[in-house]
Amino acid sequence: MIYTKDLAYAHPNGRLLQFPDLACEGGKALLITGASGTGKTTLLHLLAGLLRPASGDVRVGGLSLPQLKPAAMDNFRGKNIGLVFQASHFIASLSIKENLLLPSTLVKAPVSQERLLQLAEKLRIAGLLHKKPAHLSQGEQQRASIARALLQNPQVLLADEPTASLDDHNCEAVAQLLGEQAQQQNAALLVVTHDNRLKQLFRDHIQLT
Ligand SMILES: Nc1ncnc2c1ncn2[C@@H]1O[C@H](COP(=O)(O)OP(=O)(O)OP(=O)(O)O)[C@@H](O)[C@H]1O
Repeated sequence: MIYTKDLAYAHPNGRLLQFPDLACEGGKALLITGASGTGKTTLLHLLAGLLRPASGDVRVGGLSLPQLKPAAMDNFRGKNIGLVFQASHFIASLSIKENLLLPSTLVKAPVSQERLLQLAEKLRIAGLLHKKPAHLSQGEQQRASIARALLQNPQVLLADEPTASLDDHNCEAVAQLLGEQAQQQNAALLVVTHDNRLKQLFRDHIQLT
């Protein structure tokens, strides 16, 4: 479960952004849309504890993220929050498997080979694990980045424009996969986007203005 209360953020030299309260339970999905500049990315970074709010609260599983010290926040994020972006940000010289395992190594929470293979099978990337990221299509890279985000079995899955660079077929497939996987793992899924195609695919929706 993730929820926010009276959340506001002041960009350095920028205006104060105030956000509507939101809540999403494990296994459920929430779509967050809004025109360019309304603060979608800022909100997602606040939800991930990558930015600290000027005021208000973000709670994940009852824990208040703004109260955590930076190192504790990094550790909590690594174990409890999965992130998916428009670009997959893989390290080019590492294989997909090595890229997937890297975050787990960093937070010293190793995952089993079995878990990795199981997830890779589900996301149809099992045959691609030994390849370098550049040898994967965009849709395959996006499925691999979803696998990376889910590997730690996070409480919350946050996706920032996960479908913006995908064609209609891959857009629907990726949205469906995100929803299915979050539901199966009982993670709260929050998707931030200006991709109107997603409005038809997610029932719960809030719009930033
Ligand atoms: N580093 C920064 N310093 C100052 N202002 C910023 C900074 N980053 C973003 N902003 C401002 O904060 C507001 C929200 O930006 P944000 O990137 O969160 O919007 P967005 O809805 O994700 O936009 P887009 O859809 O174009 O990516 C904008 O008005 C932007 O100009």
